[in-house]
Amino acid sequence: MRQPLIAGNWKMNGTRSSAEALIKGVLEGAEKLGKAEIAICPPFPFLEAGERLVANSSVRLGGQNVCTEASGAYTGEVSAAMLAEFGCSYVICGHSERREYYGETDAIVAKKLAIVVENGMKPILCVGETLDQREQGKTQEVIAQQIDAVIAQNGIASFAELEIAYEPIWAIGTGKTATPEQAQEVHDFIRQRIAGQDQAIGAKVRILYGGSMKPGNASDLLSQPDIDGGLIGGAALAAEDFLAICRAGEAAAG
Ligand SMILES: O=C(CO)COP(=O)(O)O
Repeated sequence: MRQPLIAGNWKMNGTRSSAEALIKGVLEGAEKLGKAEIAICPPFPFLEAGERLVANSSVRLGGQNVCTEASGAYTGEVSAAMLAEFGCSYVICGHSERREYYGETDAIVAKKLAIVVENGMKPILCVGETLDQREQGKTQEVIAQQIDAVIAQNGIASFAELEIAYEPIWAIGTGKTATPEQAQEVHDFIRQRIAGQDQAIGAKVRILYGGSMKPGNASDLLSQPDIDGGLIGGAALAAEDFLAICRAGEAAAG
């Protein structure tokens, strides 16, 4: 049985005070939950407040990105060691926005996954296809390439130490959600791809869904057999919405 993970990706939103209020709101509601794991990934400047506020709670903290290198002359970058020092348990790697706007290739993403694990945290590897690719029937081909690149560079064993998020690009921030059946089909494909190399790792790896997940559709998505949680964007910016999704995760955990 895979414990559901509901993670909020705040992206580049909020102010110091709104971030603190949001964290406090999540913490209040999270106290009543126990079966699902809950994580929040605020922008880097708010991690310090995050670490202070979530201390002694079950809510985990995550970074949205990380540098491929350990330290040195990399202006503007943030290292995995820094994220670990500020209490991060998770780091989102290879989000489609990073792949698209900042040129992150599969090779760069694989390096990020490795350095996150070296620093004692868990990466959340994001994969997903564009609308064009889906309409051309290339969804599985694209996902396979993104997964296989990590297997080739970091080995199949690396999948024992990470989480995956399937985020169809056409569903991110668009209000269009993959149907539970569409998402389940891709989640199953990802799991089979990994299980084909290592049965036990395939059975264990958590695969989250991301892309316009909201209180109104979370239950249907999270009750699919291979959907093990959510990576939530917009709906993670309102504590009540995020907590409603967390409760759906709890219910799916049985
Ligand atoms: O990109 C996402 C999470 O990483 C999903 O964003 P939305 O929930 O806003 O569609």
